[in-house]
Amino acid sequence: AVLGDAGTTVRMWARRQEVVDQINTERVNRDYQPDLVLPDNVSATTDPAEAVEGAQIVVLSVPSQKLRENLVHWADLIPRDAAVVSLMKGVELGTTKRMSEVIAEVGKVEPERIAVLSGPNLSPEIAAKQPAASVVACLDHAVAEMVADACAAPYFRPYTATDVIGTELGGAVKNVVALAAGMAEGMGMGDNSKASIITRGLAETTRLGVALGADPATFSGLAGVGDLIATCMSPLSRNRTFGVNLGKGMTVEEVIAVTKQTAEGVKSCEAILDLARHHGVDVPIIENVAAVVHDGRTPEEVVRALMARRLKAEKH
Ligand SMILES: NC(=O)C1=CN([C@@H]2O[C@H](COP(=O)(O)OP(=O)(O)OC[C@H]3O[C@@H](n4cnc5c(N)ncnc54)[C@H](O)[C@@H]3O)[C@@H](O)[C@H]2O)C=CC1
Ligand SMILES: O=C(CO)COP(=O)(O)O
Repeated sequence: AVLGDAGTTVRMWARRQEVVDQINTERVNRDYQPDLVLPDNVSATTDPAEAVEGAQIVVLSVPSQKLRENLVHWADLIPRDAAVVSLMKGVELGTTKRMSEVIAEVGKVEPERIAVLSGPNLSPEIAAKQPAASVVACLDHAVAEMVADACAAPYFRPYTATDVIGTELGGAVKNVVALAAGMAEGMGMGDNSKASIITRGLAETTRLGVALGADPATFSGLAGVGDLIATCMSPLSRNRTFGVNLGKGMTVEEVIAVTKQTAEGVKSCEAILDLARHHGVDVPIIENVAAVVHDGRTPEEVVRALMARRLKAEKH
């Protein structure tokens, strides 16, 4: 819808024929955004070859852990001169690769053609065409500008950048911090607790980003603190909501059973923790979220552990 409203012709790929038919005939996707009427220049197909044929920009957005298995089928179809844009906010389990790295590896796309888009962009608000800003980052700034031009709509303002690592990492780590903020909310804590989590979560994100080669300034921007605030504070966030349910005492299995959409942080927290350990970066909030989600610790136990840490100077 954003691309279409920006005047860009869009051919979407979907797996199910009934979803494609609904989009092409009624211009809606009832399961995901029932109130959003897609613009006329957006169409859909179940055939990936038809979707990408002649495309100048290929936008990839599936759950992060499913990118690799999908990309295997798309790699040879992607036009060799197209920009490939990732909207995904996760890190791959096992490999600890960011989505742009998976795209380069499996899609055989040169890094100069890979762009990532990230920012405070909760989808129900975007669908309601409420004004929002975002960041498109690509090693080749001209490619970032081309993608920004293609998606600049009256309600959607993309800024450009060249820090792919920072932009991508900001989007992935904020989901884990939002799980923690959600747990605090679910346990009945107020704004001091959540602001403390957000701020120290940003410190962890920045530390890890710098170790990976990101520009620390990126984390003060839309893809850093911008998305972190939106996701940690909004009841629309799936990651925060997942955390709220954990904080209220539901088990991980119970929360998964009631979660219909992707909450990337649930799986990515382990991959991000692996990445941090590999680079020798201290990430206590991420570590404790992973302990709740994957090791059976309770939110109460990890709050006690975080508050009992050795006192230290406040620095990133
Ligand atoms: N929803 C949001 O507000 C935002 C989401 N994102 C990111 O976009 C990415 C996608 O998330 P959403 O679209 O929101 O998730 P979603 O859960 O709403 O939708 C996921 C889509 O992927 C499809 N899908 C599920 N499993 C698949 C598979 N194995 N192969 C192919 N397709 C599959 C589903 O049918 C659905 O169309 C995530 O990385 C998320 O972090 C980024 C910004 C905002
Ligand atoms: O990335 C998002 C907002 O920018 C969406 O967050 P959730 O995946 O937690 O809903």
